[in-house]
Amino acid sequence: YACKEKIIVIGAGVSGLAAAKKLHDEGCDVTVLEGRDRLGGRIFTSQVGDLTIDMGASWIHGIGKGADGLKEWENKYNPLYQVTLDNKITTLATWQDEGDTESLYFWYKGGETTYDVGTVFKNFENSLEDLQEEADINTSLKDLYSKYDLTKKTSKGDAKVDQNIKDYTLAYFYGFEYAADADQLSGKYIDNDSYFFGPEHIFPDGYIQIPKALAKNLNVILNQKVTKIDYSKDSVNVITENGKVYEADRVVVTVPLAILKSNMITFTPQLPKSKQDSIEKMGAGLMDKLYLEFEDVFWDEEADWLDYISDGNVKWGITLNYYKYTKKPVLLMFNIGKDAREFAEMSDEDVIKQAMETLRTMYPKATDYVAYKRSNWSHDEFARQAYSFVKIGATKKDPLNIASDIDKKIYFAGEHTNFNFLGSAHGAYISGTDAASKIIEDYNSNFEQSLVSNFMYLRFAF
Ligand SMILES: Cc1cc2nc3c(=O)[nH]c(=O)nc-3n(C[C@H](O)[C@H](O)[C@H](O)COP(=O)(O)OP(=O)(O)OC[C@H]3O[C@@H](n4cnc5c(N)ncnc54)[C@H](O)[C@@H]3O)c2cc1C
Repeated sequence: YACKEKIIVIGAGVSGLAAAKKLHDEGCDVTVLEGRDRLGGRIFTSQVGDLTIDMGASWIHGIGKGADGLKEWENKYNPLYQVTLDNKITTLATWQDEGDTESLYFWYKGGETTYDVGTVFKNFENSLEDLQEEADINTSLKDLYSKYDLTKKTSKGDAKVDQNIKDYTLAYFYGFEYAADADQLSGKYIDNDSYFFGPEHIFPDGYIQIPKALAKNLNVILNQKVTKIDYSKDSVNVITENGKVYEADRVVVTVPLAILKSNMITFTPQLPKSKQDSIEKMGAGLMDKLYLEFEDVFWDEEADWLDYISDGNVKWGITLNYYKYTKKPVLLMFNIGKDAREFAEMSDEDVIKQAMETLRTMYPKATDYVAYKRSNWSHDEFARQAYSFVKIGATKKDPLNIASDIDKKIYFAGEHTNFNFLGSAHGAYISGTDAASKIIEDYNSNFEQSLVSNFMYLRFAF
């Protein structure tokens, strides 16, 4: 049945826009309320000189068909890739297949290149399932690997070096994927999520093209910071900081997990206790980016990643060679978890000083940078995090529990509600279309019920 309802979607990130587009296509009267003065949320394209850079998401993870272990995606593209095809948006392959064809360049102190850390990581991964069997929900990733004897798996057999490699692997390989430290990540549920097959792509002209394509023909109102959602009556009232009241039949809440954890939005009545518990238990991770532009390239041009393994004191373990894909002399450096939280409180000058020190350890001839751009997601009022993870103590049911609707009036979407693709832009997209499908289903069953009761009424009336 064509949807006749008024729906409000809170948040114009990829999940909110995907939900709104689907509901709009079904005929619903949809309004998107966005707190910022721009679309995209944690997709945020910026400019340094003539260089287009993404401060939030950069990659479509997997542009092939199908997702690991999920039948429903058989022969279907990653939905974000489908959006690029439908809208003729150009993307660019970084490396061909997840994991094995990236060229990783490693340093271990004093510029010395180390042996194959990639293989060490693979060995780690292969033993994960066995280790997980004995883990419970309070076992962290760090606990899980504390029993893993790495020295037998490496060629050097140097215990100190091996310990540093192990720490590095946990901090950067897993840390990068889940935006959290190994002592916070659930050992039980790590790597239980899915991924789309195929190459990884970036957007030479910015990821923002995806939100823009989704927002076409939608009614999106910017600068509407929602502070109250009252669902105590038949319809729902959504109230903004500037005092506007929007009325709707149903509402989709897509604000980030860290916003749900904060008291920015008051729900009347309060959210059910079990939902509050799940919000509390899940982790809102942090990962920040630093783009540095140079006059010329002084690093290995053919590398994808320049990785620095430290004895725990260096905070810039991974750097992407942006030159390889854009031919611009740019490096993209990352920090994660507690390091990112520490940097978030520091000045640009101090942060860049530390980054340059790491670069000069790898490349003593490194020149000074000419321009930079740095993200600070924990200080961003409408994000307060990068992406979400299953924290120690949480289970895979918690994202599901956050996603569940309340009284068929308040629905939830966002990367944090999608266990299979937690933390990703495609996970956010899928959570949005899932919430929209649920609304259409609930609308239709409501509609059928009212047809039946009208029919009964007419029968008895005659
Ligand atoms: C540094 C970084 C790198 C990343 N890299 C990748 C990557 O390479 N590939 C990938 O797939 N994913 C990546 N991600 C994750 C990806 O960006 C997110 O998972 C995805 O964009 C989240 O979409 P969302 O719709 O769930 O949330 P958001 O994009 O955060 O959207 C929520 C919206 O709600 C709005 N909002 C919040 N509070 C209010 C309020 N009170 N009233 C009204 N509006 C409000 C926000 O402004 C925002 O627009 C990265 C994220 C970060 C931060």
